[in-house]
Amino acid sequence: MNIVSIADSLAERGYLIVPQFLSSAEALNLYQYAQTLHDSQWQLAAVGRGGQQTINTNVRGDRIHWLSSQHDLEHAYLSKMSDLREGLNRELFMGLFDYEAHLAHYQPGAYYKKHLDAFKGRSNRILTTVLYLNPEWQRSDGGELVIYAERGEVLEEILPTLGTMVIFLSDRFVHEVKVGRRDRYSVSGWFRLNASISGVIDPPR
Ligand SMILES: O=C(O)CCC(=O)C(=O)O
Ligand SMILES: [Fe+2]
Repeated sequence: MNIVSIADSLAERGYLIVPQFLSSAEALNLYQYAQTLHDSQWQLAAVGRGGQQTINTNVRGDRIHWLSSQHDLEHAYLSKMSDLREGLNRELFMGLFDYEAHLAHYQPGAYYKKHLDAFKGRSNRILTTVLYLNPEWQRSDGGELVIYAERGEVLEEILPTLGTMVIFLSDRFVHEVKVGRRDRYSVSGWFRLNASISGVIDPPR
């Protein structure tokens, strides 16, 4: 999918789903890489902001691994998303300043309850991206991403299938990850504004 149609969908609806954002080969590489990470390279995901960050496995039970440019494969993904950032700035004048992302691993039984990724005017996270890495995911495996509309009605139920990307406005769509029956891998990321310009600061990780 090209940058113009991505930008168009975002401007029109505030979210979109791109089924083959990465080729199967590219997505499989990330999937296999995720499995090579040692326990010590994963951390329990936190909820809340800034000084209020806590671990609450009743809210979310995934483990995460922040991407950095030190590692080639992580760098390749970050760099692809940086191209997307520049494209969105060009098409939509979004003024997106940077991008942060982590791998996430939901073990069977794990979930992430309904939440927003950003609160209006109180966060520099603007756009959420989630890339899925799971070959042959079936509906019976659970683990859907459910996106809700303003009045609480279900807008989308997305299977976390290899290569699929979801992009949405971080402060607009309540969403949740349903309980899954298989190990579920993904890369969550956020395009952000420059905190010193927007006057709001998201948690240092
Ligand atoms: O993995 C997903 O489908 C969504 C994850 C999510 O909501 C998040 O990381 O904030
Ligand atoms: Fe989220």
